[in-house]
Amino acid sequence: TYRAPVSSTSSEQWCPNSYPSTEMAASDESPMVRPTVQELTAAGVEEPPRQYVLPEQDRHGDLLAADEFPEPTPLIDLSRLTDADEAERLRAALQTWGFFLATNHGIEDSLMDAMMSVSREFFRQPAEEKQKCSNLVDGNGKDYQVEGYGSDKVVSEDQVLNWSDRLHLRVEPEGERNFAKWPSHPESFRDVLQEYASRTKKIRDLVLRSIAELLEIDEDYFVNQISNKASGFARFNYYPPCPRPDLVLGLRPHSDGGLLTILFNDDNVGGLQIQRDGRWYNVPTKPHTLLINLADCLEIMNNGIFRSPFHRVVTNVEKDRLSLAVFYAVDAETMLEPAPGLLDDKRPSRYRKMLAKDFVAGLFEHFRQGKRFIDTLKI
Ligand SMILES: O=C(O)CCC(=O)C(=O)O
Ligand SMILES: [Fe+2]
Repeated sequence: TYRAPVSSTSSEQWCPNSYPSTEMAASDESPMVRPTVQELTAAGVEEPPRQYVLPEQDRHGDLLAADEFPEPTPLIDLSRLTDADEAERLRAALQTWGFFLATNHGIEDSLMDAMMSVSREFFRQPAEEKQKCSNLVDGNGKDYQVEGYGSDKVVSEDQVLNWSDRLHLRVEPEGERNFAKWPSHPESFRDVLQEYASRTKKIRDLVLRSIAELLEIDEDYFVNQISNKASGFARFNYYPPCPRPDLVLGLRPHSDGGLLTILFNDDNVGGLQIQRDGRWYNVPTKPHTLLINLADCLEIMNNGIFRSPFHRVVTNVEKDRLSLAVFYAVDAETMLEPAPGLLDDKRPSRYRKMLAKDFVAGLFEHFRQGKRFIDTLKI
């Protein structure tokens, strides 16, 4: 049986790719801070350093290979979910893919444009500016925090790193926002993110209620699983162009750990791929839409009727790419188990139950070994 490692720093890492940066120290006396991917590309590297290169057996010939997304694109009008036909389209999207693209989600184009623009501006700043939000404690490369700017945490020699940097900020519970880690440049960053996050929270609740209705359980069942201690994180992913997209991944394959993820993608640059029946598909983008996907805890709570999609990000030679994922989770003390209303003699529970804090603790370790933790809970 799996025993979750005890680690205070990992207790809030709801996305297995969200481990912040520290280079493995050669010894305790000589910790080393690794350059960000953006710094590597700025220095003009022609070959990705060895730590980023996927082992040959994981490349399956052509890494980028993915199929075009089959019709119809799962596009859902969130303002029409009270109509039976739109709700049925949502059901089909969740059954087939575990995600959908949302239109009429209530965030004005101008707010989305502002969000993307301040995010781009943050990453465009000189390294010293960005380091003011660093996730390293005292900048020493040894201790790190859940929040802040940085790149992958390195925990072992054989770990394959992602071709991306990130800024990771808590947005929920609202009272626990740590503004010391929020960029002060550009100046409007803070207000724009606060406004944006208040909107994504409404979208979260709307979508969770719609899913409960589709499943014919109490409309508030999933929303009620979210206590006032539940966390939400905004994760800004920055993917610099890569000289060898055939050798690396922007984000390694994973499913998100929480309940629901609301993703705002750069619509000019593709890169996100989703797996279905063992094949990878390029996810289409559409200006001012949001991509909303189920995450592992919600898969457990709905007893696997709707699944949390396995996804990854590929890089490209020419363009940098930015995405903003807002991860919504439950609090650490929540028992993860299927909604009782979905279980009966004919429909037994498909997952072992587990406390959320034990689940989140196991996520990264399994991810690192190329496994999905949720698979180990299946009965
Ligand atoms: O950048 C993307 O399109 C996906 C990001 C993602 O999967 C994540 O942050 O967990
Ligand atoms: Fe993800």
